[in-house]
Amino acid sequence: QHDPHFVGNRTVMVHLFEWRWNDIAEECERFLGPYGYGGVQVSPPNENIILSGNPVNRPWYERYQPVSYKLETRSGTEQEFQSMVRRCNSAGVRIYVDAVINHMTGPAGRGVGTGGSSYDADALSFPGVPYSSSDFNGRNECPSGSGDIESYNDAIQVRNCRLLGLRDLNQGVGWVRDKIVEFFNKLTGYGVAGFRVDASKHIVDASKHMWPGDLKAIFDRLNSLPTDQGFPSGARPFIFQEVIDNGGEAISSKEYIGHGRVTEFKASTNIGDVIRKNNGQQLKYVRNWGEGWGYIPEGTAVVFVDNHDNQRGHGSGGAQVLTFRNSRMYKMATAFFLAWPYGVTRVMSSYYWDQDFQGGRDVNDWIGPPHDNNFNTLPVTINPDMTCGNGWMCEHRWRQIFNMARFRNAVKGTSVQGWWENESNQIAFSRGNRGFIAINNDNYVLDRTFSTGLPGGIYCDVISGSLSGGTCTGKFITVGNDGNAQIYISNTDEDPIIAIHADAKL
Ligand SMILES: O=C(/C=C/c1ccc(O)c(O)c1)N[C@@H](Cc1ccc(O)cc1)C(=O)NCCCOc1c(-c2ccc(O)c(O)c2)oc2cc(O)cc(O)c2c1=O
Ligand SMILES: [Ca+2]
Repeated sequence: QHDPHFVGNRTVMVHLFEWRWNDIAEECERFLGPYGYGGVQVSPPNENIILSGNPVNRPWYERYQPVSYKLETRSGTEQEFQSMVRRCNSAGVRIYVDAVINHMTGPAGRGVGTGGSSYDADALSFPGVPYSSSDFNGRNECPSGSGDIESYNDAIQVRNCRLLGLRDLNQGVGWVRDKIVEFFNKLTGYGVAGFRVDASKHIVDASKHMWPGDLKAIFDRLNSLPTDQGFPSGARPFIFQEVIDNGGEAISSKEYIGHGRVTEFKASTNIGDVIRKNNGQQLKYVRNWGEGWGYIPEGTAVVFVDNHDNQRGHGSGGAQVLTFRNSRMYKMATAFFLAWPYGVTRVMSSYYWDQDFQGGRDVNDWIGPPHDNNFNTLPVTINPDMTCGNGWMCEHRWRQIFNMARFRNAVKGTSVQGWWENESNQIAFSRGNRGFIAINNDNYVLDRTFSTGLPGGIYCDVISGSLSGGTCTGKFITVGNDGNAQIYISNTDEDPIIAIHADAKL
């Protein structure tokens, strides 16, 4: 279902991509809880292949090639996973598991997974689950010649054929459903609040059939969440489904919004074009952001500026996607996403890798998480200035971003009011009487008196600083008793944004 079960007025989840369980538990207690984040999407916790090759060695996508549902990966052991969930729930931060249930591995052939289980993809043998040949789609289900997906215009192929050779589970088989339900119920039993269902486009859900789709059949069998970790009685697991739909394919994300939220990838590619001013895009056009742009209904979406895949510029997104590497534009896009009332918002938290563009493509896009000589994932270190070390980017710790997450919490439940635009790339709007934001993406100054909708008083601009120790560490914004404020944003500001809200008022 569509409710993330955030605690209190929290509204934002963070994707701690490839983080270790022990580091996530620490981060929940020392940062995410205290700073008001609502939840964490973790990397797939189930056993995956070990891809040691040359030059592709231990790529990040090995975690999207399951070997079994044992909770043993480079992020840690089952015990560490269990402890992380409990500690994060205690800190008011929910955990969402990245569930890879469309397929197992394929091109990897045979070997041993991160939990010690053997497998032989050619023989369709995964004794760690166990799965065997009757659990996979074959010639009877997949109409393509090769057995792989050959056309994205054929819905049957997209669901019943192998994605790039990855052995395709048949979720219509009772045993497969049983094992997936068992896997999900074990995780919610530990306190996991919900699931990101990977590659949902490739899993039958077309409720067009007489019977409910395979996904719905699986979700309906899941246990309710346990009441001993702060969930209300009868709470259903939160579901959000990855459906990469940029339009033009046989399958659309609308097919999946009935029983869970869906990732709206168009928002990620579009905001990149708007902030970069590609193809005549201008910031003023976001005035009807959301269904006005052809996106799925507001209450069914999960939105993000970038994700683990499209920040690498391939697969689900192109060169227009903004990432930590374009930090000034990235903060503008994130500030808008967190201020605008569309969807559940997810902040990406990445690790650094050296890009190497050859022939228009980054040949290093496979590089896995920061590691030691044995390819063990490095711990996350925290510097005195709150940034992260060891190659972790920690976008969620950037002041402009965590302060906008708190802005979103403060304005929860209010609507957009007082919209203003100039004729190109300057906009401003209120969120009820709880928040106000102005963004200047033009090449000249914004200097104007706005009716902010806020009660009179002195507010801290949460982009240039924070409310800390009873004062503003950045700009002070005075709102008169008439609700008016003089807003000045130079186009050369480090961050050409002013944002104020009720929880950052002196
Ligand atoms: O780049 C990748 C991995 C990308 C990837 C992984 C997880 C995701 O959730 C995701 O969205 C993308 N994988 C590399 C290398 C690779 C891996 C496995 C394989 O059998 C072949 C190659 C790659 O070049 N992949 C081709 C382009 C990305 O094609 C993939 C997609 C994908 C991309 C765009 C779409 O519109 C779409 O419907 C599916 O989803 C995956 C999901 C998986 O669970 C595992 C995968 O291997 C993939 C996956 O290869
Ligand atoms: Ca499939």
